[in-house]
Amino acid sequence: MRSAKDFFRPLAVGAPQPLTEIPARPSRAIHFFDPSNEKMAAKIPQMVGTVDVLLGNLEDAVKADNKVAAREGLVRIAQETADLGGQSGSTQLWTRINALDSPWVLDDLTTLVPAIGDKLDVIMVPKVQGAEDIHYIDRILAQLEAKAGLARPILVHAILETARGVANIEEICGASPRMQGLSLGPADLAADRRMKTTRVGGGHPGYLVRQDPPRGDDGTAQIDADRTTYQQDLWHYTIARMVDACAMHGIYPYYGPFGDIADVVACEDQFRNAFLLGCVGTWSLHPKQIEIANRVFSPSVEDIRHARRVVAAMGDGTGAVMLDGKMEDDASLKQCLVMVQLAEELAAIDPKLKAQYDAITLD
Ligand SMILES: CC(C)(COP(=O)(O)OP(=O)(O)OC[C@H]1O[C@@H](n2cnc3c(N)ncnc32)[C@H](O)[C@@H]1OP(=O)(O)O)[C@@H](O)C(=O)NCCC(=O)NCCSC(=O)C[C@](C)(O)C(=O)O
Ligand SMILES: [Mg+2]
Repeated sequence: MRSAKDFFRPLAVGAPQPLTEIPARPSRAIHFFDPSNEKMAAKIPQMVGTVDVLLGNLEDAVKADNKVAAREGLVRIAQETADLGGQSGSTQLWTRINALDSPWVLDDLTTLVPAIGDKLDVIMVPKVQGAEDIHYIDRILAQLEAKAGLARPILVHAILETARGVANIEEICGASPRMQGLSLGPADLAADRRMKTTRVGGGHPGYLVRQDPPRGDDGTAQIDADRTTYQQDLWHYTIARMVDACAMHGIYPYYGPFGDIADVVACEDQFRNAFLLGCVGTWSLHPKQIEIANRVFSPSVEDIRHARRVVAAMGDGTGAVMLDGKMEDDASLKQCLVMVQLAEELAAIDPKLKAQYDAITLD
């Protein structure tokens, strides 16, 4: 186990000072693109400013033959695209490096950090199994940052894609002051757990609960009668664990991929479940998922109006009041402040949303 004091000093001589708090930068959609795909790469400059995070993916979904081209493509895009990445970029730049047991990951790190380390905000690490994986990345990033003379530490985001990763979730979140957040990797996780869904995220019609059977006059259960079924969320347990582990460590949970690109309705539902449970954002695999994520992960005007009314009604923040027939008190005020604070963070980067929130009246 590392001493808490280690968190206050860099892991390599000359590396930037670790952060004591992870900035709450809006990241409603983390939009994935393959930098080796010329058609996709060509779209990236015009997407800056329309999405909170652009992520150059180097891992799964990039063909083995294209790994070098993807890495080099990401360097080129980062160097040539204005306003992308770093503290002043209007859109953050993230990458997903190859897995720690792959032949590509070391070259990913040793190429990206010297070339574009000042623009890379977050490195997403796939298939994280335990704190030891984060310690490895932490040390090597410090060495590379020191060599490159970077002023700001690159943050680290872990994808939960194995049963062992889920079992070690708390130690992963607390393994380094660089830890920025967690995402769900439902496809690899399903395979590793030997779950029987072949979908990339989303529900499954077989995972359901059924209404009790009606009773006949003699009290017998009529099991063949029509009964409503309710499809359940396969990912509820894992996402709830992620939310707790992240909140405990002051970092941020994200949903992950929704592979049924055509089913924008179910995608919106899955995103909203994650938003309601405490996630701050999700992945977008296709341009049409960005708008869904931005909408779902921004509190509605109605929610912000209600939250502001509670704040106003609660005065000094203590005691209990009635508002619209409902009790509000110190705790419900805190719930409302979560919404108000999120609205302020989003309004600071999204002028359209700011105009909607500014137009809210309280009576
Ligand atoms: C799904 C695919 C194949 C459909 O690609 P398509 O070309 O068939 O789609 P389209 O609707 O025909 O595309 C329309 C236009 O949009 C472009 N386009 C399309 N997608 C994008 C994009 N993302 N960013 C920017 N542009 C994009 C595309 O190039 C095309 O351009 P055009 O009009 O000039 O012809 C494609 O969207 C894609 O490859 N998306 C990214 C997939 C990806 O990154 N997967 C990995 C993350 S999920 C994962 O790894 C799992 C996990 C966590 O590890 C675990 O659960 O275990
Ligand atoms: Mg995966």
